[in-house]
Amino acid sequence: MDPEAYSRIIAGALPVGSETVPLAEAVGRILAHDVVAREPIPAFATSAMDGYALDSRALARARTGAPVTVVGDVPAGHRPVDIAPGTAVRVMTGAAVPAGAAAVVPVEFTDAARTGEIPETITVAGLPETIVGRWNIRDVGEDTAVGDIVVLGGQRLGAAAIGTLATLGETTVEVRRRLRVGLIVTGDELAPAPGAATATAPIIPNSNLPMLAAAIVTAGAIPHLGTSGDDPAEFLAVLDGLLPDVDLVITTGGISAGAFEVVRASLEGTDSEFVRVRQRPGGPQGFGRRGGVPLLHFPGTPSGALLSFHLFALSLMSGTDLAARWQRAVYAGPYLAGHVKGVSFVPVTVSVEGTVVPAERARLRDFAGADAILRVSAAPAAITAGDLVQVLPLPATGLER
Ligand SMILES: Nc1nc2c(c(=O)[nH]1)N[C@H]1C(S)=C(S)[C@@H](COP(=O)(O)OP(=O)(O)OC[C@H]3O[C@@H](n4cnc5c(N)ncnc54)[C@H](O)[C@@H]3O)O[C@H]1N2
Ligand code: MOO
Repeated sequence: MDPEAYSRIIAGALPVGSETVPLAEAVGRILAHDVVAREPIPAFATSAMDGYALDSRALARARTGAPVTVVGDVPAGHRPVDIAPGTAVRVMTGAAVPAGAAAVVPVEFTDAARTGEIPETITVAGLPETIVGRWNIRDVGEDTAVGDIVVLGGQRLGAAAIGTLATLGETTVEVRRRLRVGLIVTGDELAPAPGAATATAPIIPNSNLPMLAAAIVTAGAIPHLGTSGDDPAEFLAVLDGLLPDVDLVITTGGISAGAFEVVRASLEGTDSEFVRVRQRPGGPQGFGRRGGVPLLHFPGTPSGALLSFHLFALSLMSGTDLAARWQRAVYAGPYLAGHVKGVSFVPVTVSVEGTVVPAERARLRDFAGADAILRVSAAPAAITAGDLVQVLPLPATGLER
């Protein structure tokens, strides 16, 4: 079975639920449902220019080159002044324009100084032949009417969405509850703590734990971490300890063909099924459910575990099958032969031309700094420069330096 078929098999709804958070803390969260404008934007007729609001009589007079009397001044944030018929009021960008205004004439079209006290009169020159609508007046609801859907539910909130909600006066927003993801890494060979006996045979640093904890956090979820040796009783105790607090459990290692496959020995036939997906790396996979909580079992090899997270955990967590998550890109790199054992995955970067360029190799460290994962179909398929290919964008972690 190919990875897309496996993604369909493990698909299932994870609990959603929502919570209300302050808008200022909502970045990166998923909007629970559509937000509808309860206020118009702008909420009052607003000047789009620094200049003079004129009623239609004053506008007609200004066209003749005759002086127009200025009767008031409206800085932004101040109450509008009424225009007496045939007169003008000075307005600033963002100020409420007087009710009788027909247009705002930018200061550049007048003989007035840009700053200082209001002049007694202005004369106007160089107006456009025809003035369309209420020139330089942003009318109520011109940007957004009450009832408009302004941000779609299911969208990850970024700066523009938060700005939009703030513009509407919203101070809180209802977002999906963060998923809580249990992570249990297994193996007697894992160092008991970071730095402990690092790389001293037969012990190795535990890389899957910090790596997948980082992937879970990057996905906007909350990791609940566990580690187990190769004893099934220990593993089941760690798993059962996590289950009440999580929406999903991911395990790594202990699922292949060895004599001490702790995950498999603990769960096969009761809670989980183990399969082989035709892909490299990450071929051995497993899935199941215990105490109502979905389980995903990834291979222990760090690159296989990382790929499995991006391919399968993110499909399940986002409720989108893998087949629907691939994006199109144009390949620009050397000839890439498909792997005989199945679909393979290559880290790629997006070039300034917008094409994707492969890393030389596909080790774990080659995925650091990659923009996306390229899907290479099994042999005899191959990829050559100019081909339209499928890539899975890797989530960005930011631009901070
Ligand atoms: N006879 C066979 N042997 C293997 C097969 C097979 O088909 N027949 N498949 C190979 C493939 S492909 C993979 S992938 C692995 C999957 O094995 P497991 O999922 O059971 O993983 P482990 O054996 O526990 O570990 C594999 C590898 O990864 C290292 N590891 C495990 N956990 C961590 C961790 N938290 N941090 C860092 N490194 C970790 C572990 O030491 C092993 O080197 O099976 C092949 N074998
Ligand atoms: O499937 Mo394994 O992760 O290739 O080494």
